[in-house]
Amino acid sequence: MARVYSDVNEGLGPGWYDYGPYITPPSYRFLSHLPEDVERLHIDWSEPDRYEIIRRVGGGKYSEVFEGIDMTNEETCIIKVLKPVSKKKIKREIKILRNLTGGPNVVSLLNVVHDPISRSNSLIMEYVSNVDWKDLYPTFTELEIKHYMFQLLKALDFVHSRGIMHRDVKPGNVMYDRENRKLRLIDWGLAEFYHPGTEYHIRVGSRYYKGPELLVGYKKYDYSLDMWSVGCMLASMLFGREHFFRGRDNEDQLVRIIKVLGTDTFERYLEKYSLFIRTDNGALLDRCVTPGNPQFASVFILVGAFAYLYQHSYPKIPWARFITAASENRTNVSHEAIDLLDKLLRYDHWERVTAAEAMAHAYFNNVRLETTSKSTE
Ligand SMILES: CN1CCn2c1nc1c(Br)c(Br)c(Br)c(Br)c12
Ligand code: NA
Repeated sequence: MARVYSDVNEGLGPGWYDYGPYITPPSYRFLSHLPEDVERLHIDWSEPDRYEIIRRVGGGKYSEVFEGIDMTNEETCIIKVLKPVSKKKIKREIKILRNLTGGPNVVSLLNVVHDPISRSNSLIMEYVSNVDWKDLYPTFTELEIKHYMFQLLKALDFVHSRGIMHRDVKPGNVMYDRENRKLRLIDWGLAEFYHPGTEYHIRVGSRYYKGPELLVGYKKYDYSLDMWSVGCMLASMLFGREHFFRGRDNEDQLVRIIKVLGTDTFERYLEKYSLFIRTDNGALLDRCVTPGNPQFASVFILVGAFAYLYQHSYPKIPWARFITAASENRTNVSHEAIDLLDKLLRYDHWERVTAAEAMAHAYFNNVRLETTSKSTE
């Protein structure tokens, strides 16, 4: 059960659902826990020729992304042309984006269009003059890291307060306009509503940013999954490493994590969530997995990784060990930065700081006030 916001999608309590300045009528809340309403969700597929494509800016498995112009107001926008995936997937991304649009640091959905000619659906999003993170991170100053992180946490606290887990937090899904210090969290195609006790898919997210819970096959995860990914991003910025945990595959990903966080706390984590028990001869047995159970594969991943590590148990590496000359001459890695990182990168998702707790951390002391005052402009 999540430590926070565990009831936002439950109960039919009347009354407005408020999050500070972002007041939302109860109807949005009903959207969140009546999944069958996705079909009933009415979408006005407004006119497609309103938008001109300027240039392709990217793309992925599910979409091609273009910079475009809204001909009615000459404004630049992003046109995310969705590949013919299940209509259901499109509708749920739209439902989630509608629920979140207007929230702090979440990309705004401006329109949804259906192009009868190409028979494709497109999401029209607000434009961000994004600087590719691979160019951004190596030149980030300590103050810029704080602004970037604070706005990312603001987006996540808002999203989590709305009962939604992003589940694919990574640098490529964070658009950042460096000049205007404007951050927007994007790509809600993998997002999911949190319900206590629900078991979710573990094949989500992007490998380098996957939380331990996904790698050991713990399915009752919650918002704290996103906080692990935030920790991976902070570590890569602080220590000047493109991806802090860079596994070759899911098993190696877990080994990389264990080599840093150590085997002692890993064993305690496994036992706490009764993922595995240690038999008297030291073997690792999964309480609930039998060969017939689909989870069997992930057991092998774990046992494999753990068996490999079992011979040589690893101590926890102190974070200061990763402060290399490279990162030192660029940004001094403060004690507060290390303390916050240590509170994010925990095996046990229950221990990780929430987005709100992270925002209150001393690391943000000199940006919290400034950012708060600015956001009211
Ligand atoms: C891969 N590229 C680069 C820039 N950029 C990309 N995908 C984007 C999406 Br989706 C959105 Br929504 C926004 Br806003 C921007 Br900007 C995007
Ligand atoms: Na998006």
